[in-house]
Amino acid sequence: MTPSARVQAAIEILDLVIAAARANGAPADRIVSDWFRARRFAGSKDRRAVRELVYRAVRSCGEVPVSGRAAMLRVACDDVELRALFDGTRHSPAVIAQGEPVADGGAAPDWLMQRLAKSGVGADQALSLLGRAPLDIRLNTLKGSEADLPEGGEKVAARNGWRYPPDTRIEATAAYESGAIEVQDAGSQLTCEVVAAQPGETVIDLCAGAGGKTLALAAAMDNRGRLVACDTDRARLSRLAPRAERAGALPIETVLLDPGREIEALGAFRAAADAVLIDAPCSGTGTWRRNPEARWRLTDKQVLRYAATQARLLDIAVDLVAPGGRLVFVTCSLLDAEGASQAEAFLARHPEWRAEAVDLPAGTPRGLGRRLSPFDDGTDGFFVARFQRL
Ligand SMILES: C[S@@+](CC[C@H](N)C(=O)[O-])C[C@H]1O[C@@H](n2cnc3c(N)ncnc32)[C@H](O)[C@@H]1O
Repeated sequence: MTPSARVQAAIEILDLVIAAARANGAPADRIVSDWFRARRFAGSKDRRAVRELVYRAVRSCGEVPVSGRAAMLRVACDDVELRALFDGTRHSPAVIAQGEPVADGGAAPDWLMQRLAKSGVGADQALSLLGRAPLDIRLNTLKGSEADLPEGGEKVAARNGWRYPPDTRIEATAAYESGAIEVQDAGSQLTCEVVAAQPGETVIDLCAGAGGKTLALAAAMDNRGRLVACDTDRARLSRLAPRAERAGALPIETVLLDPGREIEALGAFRAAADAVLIDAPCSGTGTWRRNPEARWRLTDKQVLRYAATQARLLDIAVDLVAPGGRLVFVTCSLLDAEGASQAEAFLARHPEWRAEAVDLPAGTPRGLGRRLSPFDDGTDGFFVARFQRL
């Protein structure tokens, strides 16, 4: 493909991404892969270049743009070479006309920028939520030691965390194949450390998904104790068992929950857990580096709905923790509605609990908990709070 044809391809893909964002359709990643699956003539360099252009455009438009072309023109505003590729030749984008619509820039829609500002995230910090995510791995101490790590890694704040250049083909390394390392953002690793899971304990991961954090808990427990992974999403939860096997993690019990009736499936665990981790569903504002189009899809109503679910999950966990046990609340969000305010409201509802200090080698205090962020810590954005049942 010529450089101009790549730009035209990116514009066509962006049109699909925009339509999907409006209709809550497929994620951008899948749209890009499907587009290339139907166009086998494109080589790997073309794919990489087009994908890069698509994501540059998605990152540079705060709101859903009117069209793929308007989004690409936003990028071209600051890139003379890109502008020159709008040359109207075969397979290329048409020459830029005077007064053509150009999408607005910015980090996020206005309503969301206001919510971020009220949560202590300024405009510059919001822009940094859209940078390129690094490649972090966790050394899986159940399967390997530092001697097994691929070369070129740099130690990060998480106890077993290492950072590699983003283009590293980590999945092709022997360490990855053997299960000695897991790809996991350093911030995510740090939130698991707050659980302080110990060998021999009973630990419940209430929103385990496919087990990203569950596997870190299993390693911290050194495969001794009882680890229970729950989720309402059958497909996600079913991906945990093969991952656990590869990681050499202890048999992990899985419990599929019925949304709204979670406690019915958890009766056997009443007051039984030394620790419960709630890695709650949330707006994901802390993960825009990986998923920048998420900000085009989010609505204020959804934020409120997530906050309501988080409060409900916190109240469910109250019944599961043994006296003296701990409850760790995590969201990958920088909005106080899903963080500091949520933690405060929890304590107001449950005076028989107390907030504990979140002791981490990274992050900054936020209300009763701690915030990790791309701008201060180079991690994905998280809020984490820890409570103890008195
Ligand atoms: C942030 S994700 C969890 C990610 C996972 N812990 C990890 O580290 O990979 C939130 C999870 O909560 C699950 N979820 C949503 N509603 C739930 C509910 N009512 N009870 C339990 N899990 C729920 C979602 O299916 C999703 O997998």
